Amino acid sequence: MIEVKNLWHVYNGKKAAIRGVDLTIGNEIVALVGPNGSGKTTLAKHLNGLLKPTKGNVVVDGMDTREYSVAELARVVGYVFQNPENMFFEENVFKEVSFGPKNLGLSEDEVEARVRWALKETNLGGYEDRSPYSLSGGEKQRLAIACILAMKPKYIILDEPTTGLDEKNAEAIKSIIRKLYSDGHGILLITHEMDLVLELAERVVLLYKGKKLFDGAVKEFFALDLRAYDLDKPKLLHISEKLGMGFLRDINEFINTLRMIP
Ligand SMILES: Nc1ncnc2c1ncn2[C@@H]1O[C@H](COP(=O)(O)OP(=O)(O)OP(=O)(O)O)[C@@H](O)[C@H]1O
Repeated sequence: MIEVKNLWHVYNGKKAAIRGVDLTIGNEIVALVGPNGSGKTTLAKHLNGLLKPTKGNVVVDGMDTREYSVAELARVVGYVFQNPENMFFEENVFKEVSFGPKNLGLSEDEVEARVRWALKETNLGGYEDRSPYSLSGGEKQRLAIACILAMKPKYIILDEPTTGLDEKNAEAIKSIIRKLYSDGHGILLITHEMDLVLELAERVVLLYKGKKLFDGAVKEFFALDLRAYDLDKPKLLHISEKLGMGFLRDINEFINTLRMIP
């Protein structure tokens, strides 16, 4: 369990970016949403110790982040950053994914086994010798997830994982996220894409000006007046509500419900 208790983060003694947030994350998919500058990244960086609280506490499976290094916390909380190409620096995919587990001090055999497994989970088997920079946008995103998976963290933070991807690549990322969740990982999904929230999340946390304004079920979240927070409902919900079909989570549910209408 990740527990955030009355967290405050003040940048440079001036800018209070997080203001008294309480939050828990277990083995579930939680979407973290809010307008630009609401504090999503600042909050997420606290979960693996990249930032330390100005006030309050963040406790990850019993470890207070103030008392552990980023390297120690990275074994438990993996962070897949937005724009993954910024994090690549090795000459090929195999070496890129090896970097994390090697740093954990694992044997060569164990490192290799983890790399093969992580590449398989992200459908990148066969890409071992490719340069990370030669990959497509979707492949780069999958490689970034593989790098984190090879560390076998219990919790995974994904920052805008489908932004800029076409539908096919976005679907591939969604399947990986679903699989990670069913394998028992806790997932925090930072996103502006409300379709992704509707399809994947169980719970939604809404940040606004550094405060948590909502924390609850997806259905209740989409019942809020989201325009007040620069957010909008997914088109699917607008249409299904207009047609009196109620709350539907994806296009297949929509089609199945349409088929049932006489
Ligand atoms: N290093 C920093 N120094 C000073 N202020 C910062 C720093 N990083 C972020 N901020 C400020 O803190 C606030 C929250 O920023 P943050 O990046 O956490 O928001 P966000 O919700 O992730 O935004 P976006 O959706 O645009 O990525 C913003 O006002 C931002 O300008």
